[in-house]
Amino acid sequence: MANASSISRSLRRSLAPDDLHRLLLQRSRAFVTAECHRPVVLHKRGPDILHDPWFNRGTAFSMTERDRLGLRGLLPPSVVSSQQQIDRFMGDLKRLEQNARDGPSDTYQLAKWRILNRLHDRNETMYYKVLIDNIEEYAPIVYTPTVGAVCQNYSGLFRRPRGMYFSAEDRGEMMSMVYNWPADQVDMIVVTDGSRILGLGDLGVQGIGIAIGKLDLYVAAAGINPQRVLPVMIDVGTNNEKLLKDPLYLGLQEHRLEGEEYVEIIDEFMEAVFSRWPNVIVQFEDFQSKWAFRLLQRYRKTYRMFNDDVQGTAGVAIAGLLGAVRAQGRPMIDFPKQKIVVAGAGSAGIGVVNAASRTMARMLGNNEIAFESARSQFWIVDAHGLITEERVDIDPDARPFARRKSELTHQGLNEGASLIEVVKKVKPDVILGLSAVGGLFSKEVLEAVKDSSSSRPAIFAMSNPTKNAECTPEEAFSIIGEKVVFSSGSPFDDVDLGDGKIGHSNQGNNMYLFPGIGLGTLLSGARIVSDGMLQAAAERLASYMKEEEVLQGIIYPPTSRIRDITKEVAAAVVREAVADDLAEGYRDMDARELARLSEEETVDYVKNNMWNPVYPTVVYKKD
Ligand SMILES: NC(=O)c1ccc[n+]([C@@H]2O[C@H](COP(=O)([O-])OP(=O)(O)OC[C@H]3O[C@@H](n4cnc5c(N)ncnc54)[C@H](O)[C@@H]3O)[C@@H](O)[C@H]2O)c1
Ligand SMILES: O=C(O)C[C@H](O)C(=O)O
Ligand SMILES: [Mg+2]
Repeated sequence: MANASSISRSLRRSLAPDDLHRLLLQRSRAFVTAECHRPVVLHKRGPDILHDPWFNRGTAFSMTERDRLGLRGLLPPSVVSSQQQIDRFMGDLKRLEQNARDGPSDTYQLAKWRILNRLHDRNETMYYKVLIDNIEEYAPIVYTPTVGAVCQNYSGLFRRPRGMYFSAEDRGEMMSMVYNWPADQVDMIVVTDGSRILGLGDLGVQGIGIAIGKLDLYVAAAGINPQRVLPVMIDVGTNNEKLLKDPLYLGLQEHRLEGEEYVEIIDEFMEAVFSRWPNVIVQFEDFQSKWAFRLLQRYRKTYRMFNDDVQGTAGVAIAGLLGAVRAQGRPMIDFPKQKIVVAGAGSAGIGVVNAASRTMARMLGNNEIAFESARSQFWIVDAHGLITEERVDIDPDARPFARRKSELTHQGLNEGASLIEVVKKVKPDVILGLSAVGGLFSKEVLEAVKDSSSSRPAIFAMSNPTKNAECTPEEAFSIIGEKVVFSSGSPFDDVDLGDGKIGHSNQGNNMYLFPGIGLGTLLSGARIVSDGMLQAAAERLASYMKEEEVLQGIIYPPTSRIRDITKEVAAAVVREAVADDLAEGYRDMDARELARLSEEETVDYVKNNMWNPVYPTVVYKKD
C-alpha cells in the first residue's frame, strides 16, 4: 500500500507494534476514502452515459450531475436515492412473484412487455423486426391495451429512460436542453402531458409510456426510422392524489400548473423542438380535453402538428361509420341519413361529431342548410345526460351540437335525458362510445338498440383500454343479434355465433390513421396538417375495405395489414398536400416532382421511403 510506505522508518521504530498496526489501518482507510472521492473521468456525455452499465446511475444522477454531463431532460425530473432505486426494483420483483402465484392475465401481458422492452434496450433492429413480423400478437403488448397497464405501473417498471422529459422546473432551459438529445434529425415527436392516458385518467409523468407506444407503431407501421423518433413527456405536475403521495413516483410531486403558466411551458417546448428540428412533426397525445382543443387551435396553423385523439380518432370513426352504411348494403352517400348517438363529449367525442358532421355536410352540398341537416343527425350524451341548448355552462366545443329546444318536444326528450331514454326515443342507426366508462352500453341500452330503425345497427365501443370499453362483442352479438356491426378501441376476439357463423370484432382505433398521417406529412413536406389531408386519410381508410368484407361486418382491416394500409393512407395524404399546395417536398423530391407522380407512383414513393429492420453495414471511423 503506497500510503503505508510513507510512514518513515524512524517513526516505525519509535512506535509500539500495536500502535504501528493502528496507524497503518487508519492510513489505509483514509486511502480508500480518498479513492472513492476521486472523480472518474468520463470520455462521454449524455445518452452514452445512460447506456453504459458501468457509469449509469439513472434517476440517482443529481441535478448538478445532470447539468454537468448533458443529461438534463434525458431522465424523469425526480432525483431518487440509491436506496429508493433498490426499493423500486424489489417492489416490482415481489409484485411479479405475488401476481404470478395468483395468475391474473395483466401480469402475463406485463411480463411480455418487459421481455420486449429489454430487447428494445439492447437491439432496436431486432426489436422492430420481431414487432413487424408479429404485429397482430405484439401490438396489444407495446400499444393498447397493455401500454395502459405499463403507464399505471411505470414507476415500478422503470429501468432505463427513453425519450425526453421537460418539466415545469426546466422553464427557460428548453432551448438548450433539446441539444442533449443525440440525434441531429428527428422526424416524429409524440408528446403528452400525461393528463388523460387512455381512459385511465391523470397518470402524470408515467404517461411517457403512451408516447413510446405510439412511436413504436410509427416505426412498425409507417417505417419511420427508429433513430429519428422522440417520445416526450411534459411534466407540469399531476392531480392524481395517489401519485402525489407515492414516494417512488418519478415526476414532479405537485399539482398541475394551469392557465397562462401552463401554456407558456408548452409554447417554450414547441419553440425549442422546432428550432432544433424545423421539419419535425409533433403529435399531441392524451392531453385532457380542455387543453387538447385549445393547443390544437393555437398551433395548427403555424406548426407541423396534429392531435391524435381529436383528429386521428375522428378520421378512424368516419371510416368506420361509412363502413357501417355499406354493411347495410347502402351506398356511402346515404351517410347523412344515419342517426348517431354519441356517448362522451370530450376531445374524442366532440372531435368525431365535428368531423363526421362536416363529412355529411359535404355530401349534402356544403351549404348552410347542409350543415344544419348534418348537425341534426347527432345526439350527444355526456356525464350529465343529453346535451341541449338548455344546458347551463355548456362547453363551447359542444354548443354547436346541442339539441335545439324545438326538436326536444317533438322527440319527447329533455335536457339531461339518460342514454337509455335517448336510444329508446331516437332509435339510432349507430351508438358510439367515447366516454371512458366501461359497461356504459348496458343490457338495457343494447336491448333498446334492437328497436333501431336500421337493418344493421352498429355499436362503436371505442373507449380504451379493454376494461373501459362501453360493451364487449359478446354482449353486443348476444343481445342485439348477429346483424350488428361491432367495433371497439381495444382488441377483442371474434365471437363464435354457432352454425359456423362468426361475429366480427373490429378494432376501431386511431392506429389505422396516425402513422399514415405522420408519414404522409413527412414525405410531402407539408407545412401544416390540413383538414383536407386528414379527410383524405379517412377516405382512404374507408375505401380500403372491400365490398365483400364490409358486407360481412368487417369494417376495419386486421392489424396484420397495418403496414400496407399505412402506406396507402400516407400516399393519400401526400397527394392531398400537393393538391392543397401545401407540399414543399422531401429530400430530392421537390413539390414539382411530387405533383408529377401518378397515384401508383406516389404509393411506390412512400413504400421506398419506409425504413425496414435490416442490419446496415457499419464501419469504424476515428474522431
Ligand atoms: N378508439 C380510439 O381510437 C380512441 C381515440 C381517442 C380516445 N379514445 C378513448 O375515448 C375515451 C374518452 O377520451 P376523451 O379524451 O374524450 O376523454 P374525456 O375524459 O375528455 O371525455 C369523456 C367524456 O365522457 C363523458 N362521460 C362520462 N361519463 C359518462 C356517462 N355515464 N355517459 C355518457 N358520457 C359520459 C364525460 O362527460 C366526457 O364528456 C378514452 O377512454 C379514450 O381512451 C379512443
Ligand atoms: O391510444 C389508443 O389506443 C387510442 C387513443 O389514442 C386513446 O387515447 O385511447
Ligand atoms: Mg390517445
